[in-house]
Amino acid sequence: MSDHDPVRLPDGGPARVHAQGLRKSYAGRPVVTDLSLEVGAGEVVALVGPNGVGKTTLLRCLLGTESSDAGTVTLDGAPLRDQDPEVRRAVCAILDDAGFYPDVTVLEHLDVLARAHGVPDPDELVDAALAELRIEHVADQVPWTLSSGQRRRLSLAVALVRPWSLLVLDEPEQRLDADGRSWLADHLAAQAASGRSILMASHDAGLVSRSGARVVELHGDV
Ligand SMILES: Nc1ncnc2c1ncn2[C@@H]1O[C@H](COP(=O)(O)OP(=O)(O)OP(=O)(O)O)[C@@H](O)[C@H]1O
Repeated sequence: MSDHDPVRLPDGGPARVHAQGLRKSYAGRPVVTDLSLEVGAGEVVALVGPNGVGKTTLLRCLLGTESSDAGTVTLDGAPLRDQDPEVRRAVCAILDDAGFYPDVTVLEHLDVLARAHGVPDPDELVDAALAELRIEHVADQVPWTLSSGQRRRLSLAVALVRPWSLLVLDEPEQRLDADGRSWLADHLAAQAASGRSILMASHDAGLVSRSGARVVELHGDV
């Protein structure tokens, strides 16, 4: 997406995620049934499967933003609890484009995040992320004035201005143009090559293959 040198992310260190025996039902209807999953350090794992099969639910159960009926999730062997500050630092989750303040500009969102995570050289990092995602020209706009694709790019830029070891993405290809999808695939592959872990749900076969993801197919009977 960018002609610039790739952004050098603050290092979050390697991470290994292990989920065992996860179950989740809504109103007695099983959505996730006894699912076990591992994401190793340096790995991209893609959850694939039809609409409604349970990919988002599984991601939310893994992150702890949705309570599971049963099962365990560990990050580097310790229980993954979303309220644990170390987990919050290690895990970057981009599940939708809704989490923006209406009156805070694109640049300010990224700047606040970079500073909250105490990264060195936040100004430089934010400028590089804006350039990498090609949203520098809208840096002074507030999120609701962005196009839907620009808002998606802002969501993805979040992962470029803060440290993480595990990146969790829900259909990150949504609303990206062809160049954006190519950039994303290459970016994920490069992040995995540097030892980070990525877990995503995706309907984009091109993104899945180009990022080098290991595919985990959900069938609804897992
Ligand atoms: N809060 C909820 N209450 C009741 N049912 C829910 C809830 N959240 C999800 N479901 C149901 O759980 C099932 C799985 O939904 P989920 O969003 O996990 O699917 P998905 O595989 O991510 O689908 P898509 O590819 O369409 O994004 C669906 O049948 C959905 O209607």
